[in-house]
Amino acid sequence: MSLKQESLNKTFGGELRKYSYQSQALGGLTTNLNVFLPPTAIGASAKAAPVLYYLAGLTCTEDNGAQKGGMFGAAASHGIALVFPDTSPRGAKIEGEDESWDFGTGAGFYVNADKAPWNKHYNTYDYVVREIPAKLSEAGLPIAVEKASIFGHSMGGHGALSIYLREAGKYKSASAFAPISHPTACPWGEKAFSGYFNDAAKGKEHDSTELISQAGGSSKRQLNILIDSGTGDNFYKQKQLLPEDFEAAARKAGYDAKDVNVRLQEGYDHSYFFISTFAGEHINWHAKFLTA
Ligand SMILES: N[C@@H](CCC(=O)N[C@@H](CSC=O)C(=O)NCC(=O)O)C(=O)O
Repeated sequence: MSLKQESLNKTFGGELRKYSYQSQALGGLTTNLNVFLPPTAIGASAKAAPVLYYLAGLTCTEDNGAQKGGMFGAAASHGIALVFPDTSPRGAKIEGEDESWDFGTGAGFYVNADKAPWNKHYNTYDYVVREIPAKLSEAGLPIAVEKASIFGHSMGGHGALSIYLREAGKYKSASAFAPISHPTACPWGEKAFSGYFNDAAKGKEHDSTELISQAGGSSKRQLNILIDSGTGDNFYKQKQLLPEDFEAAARKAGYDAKDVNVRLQEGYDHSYFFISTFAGEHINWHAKFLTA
């Protein structure tokens, strides 16, 4: 099924378009995504734009980042397209799907579930990594899908980092706001991985702290990672995020702050007030890799 345009808003000289389509990865359910096209990708002399994917957190849809992230000015100025996927399938009608806000609807965790009944619809890894880029290309949008980077918030920060570390060569850079950095060692990740996987140990394959440990050594690859987390974030205080674990693993694997920059921002919380404060800086940083 091809993309169907649902709405269009002009913003920062570019266009924010909402699309829907029937997703194979999500078991045939209809999904929505937002796409921001910068001014350079619009009109008669349109040029294909590099793309930055934004993965949102628990309880979010494709709209949270688009409406509250404060991202369009920086993206427009660099000629970068932004893509905002949803965070889970909608309406899979699985028992228990809507019982809690940190599992099921709005909480796909950017993995492919292998445990029934979740495995039919909860394949948000394939949805983000393979299906959406293919749909953008098929639809002929002015987006250079081969020039891609990825960022995200909280659960979406986990998604951005783990996808970047797993998919060598597919993304030029990854950044995150308050990411769940060590999911196999925090309650959110433990719940998600034991719910979506037959063997919760499979969660290690999607755990950024585990993945970066393996990225070093003789097969060490160049990494471009930027992380911001707020010290006033209650989820940070509750040890759901654990950015220090990720930083320690990165240093042990031989990556310094030039390759993997983990910053604590004094007093900031988990909200979009925090994200929108640093979003411009993150997009400027991604632009170095996307427009080189
Ligand atoms: N409902 C929850 C709070 C949920 C929450 O804070 N979600 C965050 C992401 S948390 C990690 O992935 C979020 O982005 N919310 C949407 C927003 O627009 O702020 C509770 O009651 O505590």
